[in-house]
Amino acid sequence: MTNARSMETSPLLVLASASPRRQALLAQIGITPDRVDPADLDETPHPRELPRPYALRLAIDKARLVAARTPEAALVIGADTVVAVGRRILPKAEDRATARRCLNLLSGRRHHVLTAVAVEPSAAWTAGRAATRVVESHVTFSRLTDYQIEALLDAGDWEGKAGGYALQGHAAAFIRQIGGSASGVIGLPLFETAQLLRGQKGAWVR
Ligand SMILES: Cc1cn([C@H]2C[C@H](O)[C@@H](COP(=O)(O)OP(=O)(O)OP(=O)(O)O)O2)c(=O)[nH]c1=O
Repeated sequence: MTNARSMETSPLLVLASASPRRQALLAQIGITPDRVDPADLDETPHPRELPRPYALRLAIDKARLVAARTPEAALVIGADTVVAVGRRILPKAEDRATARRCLNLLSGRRHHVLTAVAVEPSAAWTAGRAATRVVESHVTFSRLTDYQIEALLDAGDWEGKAGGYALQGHAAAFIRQIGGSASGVIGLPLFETAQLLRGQKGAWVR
């Protein structure tokens, strides 16, 4: 599918993300960003910060940081995905022990996944409007045995994932139910992202 962007009326589209999943999800709806420029922020939650405001804060900060260093007319997309059990924010698993702790916590219960998306125009794109959405989904894991948890860890697709699993990976064999937005759980809610882009001057998506 080709990018429907019209050069005359659209600013550069910049994806402020290091996540290959977010690029692949945009590609799924026919959108190829002109540039990918990860924001690389400190993602430590503030003390007692709740999952929804945390996800929104990070998505906005990622988009703003990149918009501020982009002198061209540009519209920047930032996103953040947070896995939460109640008010508790689970970490992004960077090592096997963290992923194991997350999977033990998620086993046999329902949790929430919040993905925030922010679009932010650069100063040179005066026709742009900053806008945000937060999409909440819920995911229920079946009860996992220690053996199954180790098999999931061996598969390795927990790495860099919020909550230590990937819906698009081996964990799908244990996900009993999902409600909300599957693309949101994977990192970018496509319906809402398309809506945000349709609300801008530009022709990326019909
Ligand atoms: C729950 C879940 C998360 N994830 C991913 C989406 C995100 O990439 C990641 C959460 O971390 P994020 O901080 O949202 O994103 P990131 O660090 O990968 O990239 P950047 O901040 O540069 O945009 O977890 C999945 O791929 N599948 C899943 O099922």
